[in-house]
Amino acid sequence: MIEFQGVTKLYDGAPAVRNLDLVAPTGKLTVLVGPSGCGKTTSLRMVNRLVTPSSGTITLDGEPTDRMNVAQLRRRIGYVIQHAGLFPHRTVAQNVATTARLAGIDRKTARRKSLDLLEQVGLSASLAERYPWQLSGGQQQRVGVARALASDPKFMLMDEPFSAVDPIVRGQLQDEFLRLQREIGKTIIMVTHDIDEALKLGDQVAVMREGGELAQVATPRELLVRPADGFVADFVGRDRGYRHLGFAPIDNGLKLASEPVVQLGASPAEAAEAAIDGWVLVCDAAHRPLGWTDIARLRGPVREDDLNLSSTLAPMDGSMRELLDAALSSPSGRGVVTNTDGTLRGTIALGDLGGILAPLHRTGAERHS
Ligand SMILES: Nc1ncnc2c1ncn2[C@@H]1O[C@H](COP(=O)(O)OP(=O)(O)OP(=O)(O)O)[C@@H](O)[C@H]1O
Repeated sequence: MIEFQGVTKLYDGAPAVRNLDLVAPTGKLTVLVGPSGCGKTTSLRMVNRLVTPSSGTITLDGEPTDRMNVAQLRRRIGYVIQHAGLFPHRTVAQNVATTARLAGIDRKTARRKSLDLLEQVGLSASLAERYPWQLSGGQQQRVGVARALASDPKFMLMDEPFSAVDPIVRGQLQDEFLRLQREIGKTIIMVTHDIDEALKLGDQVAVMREGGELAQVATPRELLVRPADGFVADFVGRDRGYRHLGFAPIDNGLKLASEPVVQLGASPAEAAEAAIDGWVLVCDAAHRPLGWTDIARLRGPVREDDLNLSSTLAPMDGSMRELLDAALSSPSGRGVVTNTDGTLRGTIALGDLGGILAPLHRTGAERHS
């Protein structure tokens, strides 16, 4: 557990962080989020004493950090920063091994550990002898994470770890990191200015406002359903009513229609027979959905070119947001739901979703009353 108790940091008399009380629970990921200049990075850097608090106490598992030896303190805490901050003249493997060596691990074990860690963060061993400049931004960030993990720290501080890469790579890195964190269960504080990232990754999210004040600490779902004040509501975003569906699982008992399907190569007559309201769902031989076809446009047997690929699929173990999106994005107005193995489970008409979403809305209203 990392705990801030009444922590303030003043720069030239002005507060960068004001009287911060916050607990980052053991094994959980706490995200600090807020507008530029609200004191996120300053808060993070006070934990490993890159910045000295003006007043207040920070403890690691109950032990005040200001009484610890700084070098030992930093070895106990993995630190990942934007742009990875790798040593440019050391290879990838050396970059990772350096942290392990600092933690007192012998050279051979450190080398083996670094190769294991690279694999754990999704990098192939063939990259180990490259230099940082020979890697993509996303690969560099992965090395940064591997390096922070090399001393097997119980605590991790991550400052905008995924922000220097494009949105698609960022999404992949976030997914991989969530998977990794489920295995390693570190006590993490992460800083981001991106509310979507905070809501996706955080077990709890601490929203800070300008002047270095904590506005609210809550789970992502609570933040969306019950923002503490207008500032948090604004920061979380106008579409929070829709986004909170991302935390509501699809009910296992959800009633789906069984959708007639055809395969590629089906004749126009077969497609017309299976179609409902002019649209037919095309699946592969394993019953996995490929796309919808508009039978009015068919000029012969169904080909790949005839598939409308605009719709998203909602996996049964997904969220209500995915279910709603599947229905909204479907040209037929019927959302496609799949089993966890990707095979078709059934469809749900957009018009039938209202009744399914209504109880979720009531939950929100009850929470406010
Ligand atoms: N070394 C410093 N000297 C003086 N003022 C500083 C120093 N470091 C930060 N500040 C000020 O403290 C406030 C908080 O800065 P901090 O970097 O913690 O914000 P942040 O929330 O991480 O912002 P960003 O999202 O833009 O990185 C800002 O007003 C900043 O200008």
